[in-house]
Amino acid sequence: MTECTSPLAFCVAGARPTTAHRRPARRCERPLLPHPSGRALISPLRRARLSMTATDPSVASSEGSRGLPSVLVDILQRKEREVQQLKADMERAGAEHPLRKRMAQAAAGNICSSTAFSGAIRKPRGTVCVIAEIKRQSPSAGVLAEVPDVRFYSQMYYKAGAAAISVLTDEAFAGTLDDLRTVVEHQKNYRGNFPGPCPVLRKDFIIDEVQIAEAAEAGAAAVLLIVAALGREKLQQLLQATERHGLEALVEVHDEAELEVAKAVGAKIIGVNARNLHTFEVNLDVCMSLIERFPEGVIAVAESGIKETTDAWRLRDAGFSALLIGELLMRASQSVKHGANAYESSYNQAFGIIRAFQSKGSVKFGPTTLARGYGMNEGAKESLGYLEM
Ligand SMILES: O=P(O)(O)OC[C@@H](O)[C@@H](O)c1c[nH]c2ccccc12
Repeated sequence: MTECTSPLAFCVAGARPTTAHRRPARRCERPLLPHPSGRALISPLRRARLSMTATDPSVASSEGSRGLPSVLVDILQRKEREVQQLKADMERAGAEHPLRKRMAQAAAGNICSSTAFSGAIRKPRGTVCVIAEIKRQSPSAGVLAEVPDVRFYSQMYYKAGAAAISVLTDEAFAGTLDDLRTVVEHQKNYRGNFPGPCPVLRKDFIIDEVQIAEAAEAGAAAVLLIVAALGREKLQQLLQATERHGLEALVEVHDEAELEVAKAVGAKIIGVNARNLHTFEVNLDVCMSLIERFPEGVIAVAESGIKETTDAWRLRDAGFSALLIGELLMRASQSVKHGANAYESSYNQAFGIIRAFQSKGSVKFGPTTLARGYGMNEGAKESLGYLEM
């Protein structure tokens, strides 16, 4: 594959899905929430389906499994338009535009770097932490939760002991940059506590430095960089830009080839996304096999589809330092609306899940239900304490 400078060029050059990559039709499309900006949302799935009906051989992938699924291609095309719009706005506003100032500061090397994100999620072997995600909906799962106020999640995640918070800011997930700002502001309430405020990850499809400047301006500590969406050259540029802006990057991979790219550009935090971009199916074995190829010192994050406490503990035992969890926590918080009793309130369920995942239970001995209620990150005594004969 030849390297392209633009992520869009990357898609167009060789990343359109072939029929082999098309997601099976069995997945039903659920309604999407209106975007908080008030703009009408076309479901990415619907758009993807429309584009799938066109059989243009010129856009067929020649790269086998490296071809991007059309949902991602659509999102990246929209991102390109958003970035152009943002740049035009910055141009019009003149030198006083906060992003222009920030870009200039970064270019001059005047921004101090923060290690708040890696500091929070780097754990010794045998310990795992949770990066809890705020995600209203997703192209694969439809609506996950109604979230009138993201501060509810911000508070719950902090109190449950999440190490960091990930906030989706893309419209396909009904997220906004304002959500991220609100969470960052809310976390400031915990200044002076131990642990302090959760660092916040901007979860979006970053294709340009200006989005990194935006993330920094909004108070994020880290951004997501997706190898599949960028290609090596662009990834390297954006990784360097991330450092200039004082942030850290979670570099996302799906397979061995992408992991090699992440390693080659010197990523310090690498996330293995267990969700197959083409089928949306989740396979945690991908995490288990790729962790063996992680270099020493790189922080390993397992992403997507983690639902069972025993899976969390297995990933921990395999060497993952952090688990990125969205859907499970978002859904757990909605149970109260569906007639759950007081003991199963939304607050307690997500709270219990985070505690259980981070607790030191053992896959062999620890009853996971007790870990949900009583897991205290206390070490081996928990599993011995709950040992049932
Ligand atoms: O909701 P889940 O299955 O727990 O997954 C969370 C996270 O991994 C997922 O939201 C994600 C991983 N990489 C992404 C890239 C873009 C948008 C979303 C994602």
